[in-house]
Amino acid sequence: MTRTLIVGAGATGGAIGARLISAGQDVTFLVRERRAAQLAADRLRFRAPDVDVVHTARAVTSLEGTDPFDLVIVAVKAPALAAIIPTLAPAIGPETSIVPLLNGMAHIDLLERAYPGRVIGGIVKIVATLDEDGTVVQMTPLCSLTVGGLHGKDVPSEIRRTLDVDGITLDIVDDVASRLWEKWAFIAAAGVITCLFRGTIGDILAAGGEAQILQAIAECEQIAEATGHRVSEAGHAQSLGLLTESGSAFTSSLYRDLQHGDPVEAEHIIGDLATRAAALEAPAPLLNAALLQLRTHHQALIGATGTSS
Ligand SMILES: NC(=O)C1=CN([C@@H]2O[C@H](COP(=O)(O)OP(=O)(O)OC[C@H]3O[C@@H](n4cnc5c(N)ncnc54)[C@H](OP(=O)(O)O)[C@@H]3O)[C@@H](O)[C@H]2O)C=CC1
Ligand SMILES: CC(C)(CO)C(=O)C(=O)O
Repeated sequence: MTRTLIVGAGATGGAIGARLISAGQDVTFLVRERRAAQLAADRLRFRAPDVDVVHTARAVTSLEGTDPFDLVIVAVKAPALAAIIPTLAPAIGPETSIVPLLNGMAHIDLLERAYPGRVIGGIVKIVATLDEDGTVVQMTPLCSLTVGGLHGKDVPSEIRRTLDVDGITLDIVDDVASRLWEKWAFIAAAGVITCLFRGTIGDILAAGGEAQILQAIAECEQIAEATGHRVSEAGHAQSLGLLTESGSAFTSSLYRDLQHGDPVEAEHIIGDLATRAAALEAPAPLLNAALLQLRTHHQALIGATGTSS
């Protein structure tokens, strides 16, 4: 059986891990001490529209001395990644597949640099969170994984079989880089709009923000196109549908993190895109305004806590 390591037992890692455990897969979580204690005491609680389960979950806080895993799913937020990458070395062998689930793109380059040839593109579509008591909550029925080899490589059949379980809609694609860009353009536009105007899509529309929403979508999609990854008609229509639905309670995870005063993935999702836009001389006024707002928030956090993450 495939030995799977999931790095992070938060919202996405916990949800995907719970689905794999329900399917009888061999899953280990790499977590930090606090989450390890919580999993030991309360086990892995997972709630979704279709299930409410509690699993005994194997969790480790270090990979020293471990044998390589077959599959390593990376499900931490971007600011945590750089410190984690070198610690994964014992878990990565010549046959290991690494599937990161982060939004954005920069993490792919970071992982590939450390573990060349081992990374497979991964996109998770889910609306999930970790409750106050550590329960992983999948808030809507949507839970899809889109996976594809990079640089023309195939996804190993063992990895396809492992991820093809109840509760996860699995899509294996041969253009994963374009799919990653498409999701990035969407999530960045959603982040720009909700962080800049500080509210739900419904409230921003009610306040008269439709033109700005359309401008943010256009900016982000034009940057993707300038890099050679044109957003498909279907992708564009999906973004328009989600981000211009009147009365919608939709917010981005970037905005939810901002509201909670947590470190956010601002640099990974908005900053990286703004840097690429500048290099390509693509106009990005709303993107840059949102980035400045997020950086200001980050400065205030550093001031309040004395730390940068
Ligand atoms: N949540 C969602 O609905 C979606 C999220 N995404 C993307 O998925 C990625 C992950 O997000 P999400 O799952 O929401 O984030 P969460 O914050 O819910 O989970 C991340 C987990 O990583 C853990 N972690 C941090 N540092 C380490 C470490 N050194 N070792 C082990 N574990 C660590 C944290 O644990 P702790 O801090 O407790 O130790 C936390 O539980 C992001 O890029 C996000 O944008 C994509 C689609 C939807
Ligand atoms: C939009 C959503 C919920 C889709 O998966 C997402 O990726 C996020 O908010 O981070």
